[in-house]
Amino acid sequence: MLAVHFGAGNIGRGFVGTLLHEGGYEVVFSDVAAPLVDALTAAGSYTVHEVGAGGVDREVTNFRAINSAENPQAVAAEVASADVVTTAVGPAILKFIAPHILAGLLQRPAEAKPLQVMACENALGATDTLRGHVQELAGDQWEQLSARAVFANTAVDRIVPGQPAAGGVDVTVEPFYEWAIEAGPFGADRPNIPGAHFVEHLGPYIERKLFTVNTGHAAAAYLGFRAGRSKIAEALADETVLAGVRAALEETSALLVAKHGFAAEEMAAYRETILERFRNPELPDTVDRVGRQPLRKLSRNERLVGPAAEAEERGLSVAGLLAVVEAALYFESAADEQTQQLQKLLTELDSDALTTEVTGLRSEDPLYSRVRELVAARQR
Ligand SMILES: NC(=O)c1ccc[n+]([C@@H]2O[C@H](COP(=O)([O-])OP(=O)(O)OC[C@H]3O[C@@H](n4cnc5c(N)ncnc54)[C@H](O)[C@@H]3O)[C@@H](O)[C@H]2O)c1
Ligand SMILES: O=P(O)(O)OC[C@@H](O)[C@@H](O)[C@H](O)[C@H](O)CO
Repeated sequence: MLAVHFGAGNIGRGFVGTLLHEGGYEVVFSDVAAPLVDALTAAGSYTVHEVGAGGVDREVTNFRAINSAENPQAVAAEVASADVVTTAVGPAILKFIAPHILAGLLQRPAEAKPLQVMACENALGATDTLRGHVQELAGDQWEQLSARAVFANTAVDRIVPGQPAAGGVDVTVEPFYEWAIEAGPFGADRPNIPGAHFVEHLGPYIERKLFTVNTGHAAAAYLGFRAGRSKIAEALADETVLAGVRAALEETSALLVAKHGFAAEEMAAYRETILERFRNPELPDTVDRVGRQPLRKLSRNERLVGPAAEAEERGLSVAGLLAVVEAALYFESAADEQTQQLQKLLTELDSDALTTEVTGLRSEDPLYSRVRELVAARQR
């Protein structure tokens, strides 16, 4: 069995590639970072170090690596004969993966089993987005090609911090993981991924994950930054930051209970487990990584404005979420391009234009004026 995985970064090596390997797939990592591709090729195997309670070391072997920028033909040939394609590149990069999938599908024999495609990004409907890009590129050819692939949305959860260069291609991760996958597209022929669970409706799972793990994480990063913390575990040790994270998560839990019918006690336990994961003292995770790309994180369907807009429409409390949105407006991280862009926009646009452009809220949205007030206060 062959799996092509796009994006050999933190989660690509530390989670998706690991589980595909353990499921019996030969994994072809495809990435555009030449030093990473070369290092993977030279290494031939790597170790996933699970740190924290119950963690073990896992060895990943039986993989190859291809530079998709230098050798797109080789990538297409692998996709043409693969069983599975996964991605972990970031939602904005999916459009650059689509040409490789299309090229592979064009070469794939019509009688072959459909390619199973799963985008493993922190975003709602990421695989649908990827399929949309492939379909758009294919144009009239899509009718003939569409039967050659099935596309399933997924929700992946494992904290994989940035890796120190000195560690080579080994990866340090937390022991916890969860991978929920839409079952419907596969019928009886599901990919073999140990520990993954297949669900009929992914919506509640991805929203629970994105609006709890990632909302809580963003709260820890943005409130932590304002409190002068640089590590996520340190941010959680600050009582004021912790109270702010809890406030935001109580609001998203209330929304998830109202919207999807999760039990309130189940959500309370889920929140506590997540806070424990964030506190893992052996996980070297940073405010810089978790707060990265604030423009994405402040956008309409993302972890802050998404749940806050829905909660406001339902008359639920949003003060905790708005405190995180406010803190995000102050976030700075030297290496992060979106951070610089946000700070520039704050000086160039008035509060109405900035609120619309960054959060996607419209003036008629109930949340709009509250966010605009925060923006205006930041600009004074
Ligand atoms: N790190 C985590 O804890 C975690 C957990 C769950 C989900 N995710 C999601 O996984 C995705 C990747 O996150 P990450 O932390 O691994 O980031 P990362 O930056 O470590 O990895 C991304 C990789 O994609 C590669 N890449 C960029 N453009 C590419 C292209 N055109 N073709 C192929 N590869 C390309 C980069 O070179 C890099 O190696 C994001 O959507 C993130 O939200 C991350
Ligand atoms: O990857 P991002 O930038 O969407 O979010 C940063 C972190 O919250 C995220 O990577 C988590 O570590 C991960 O989603 C845990 O499953």
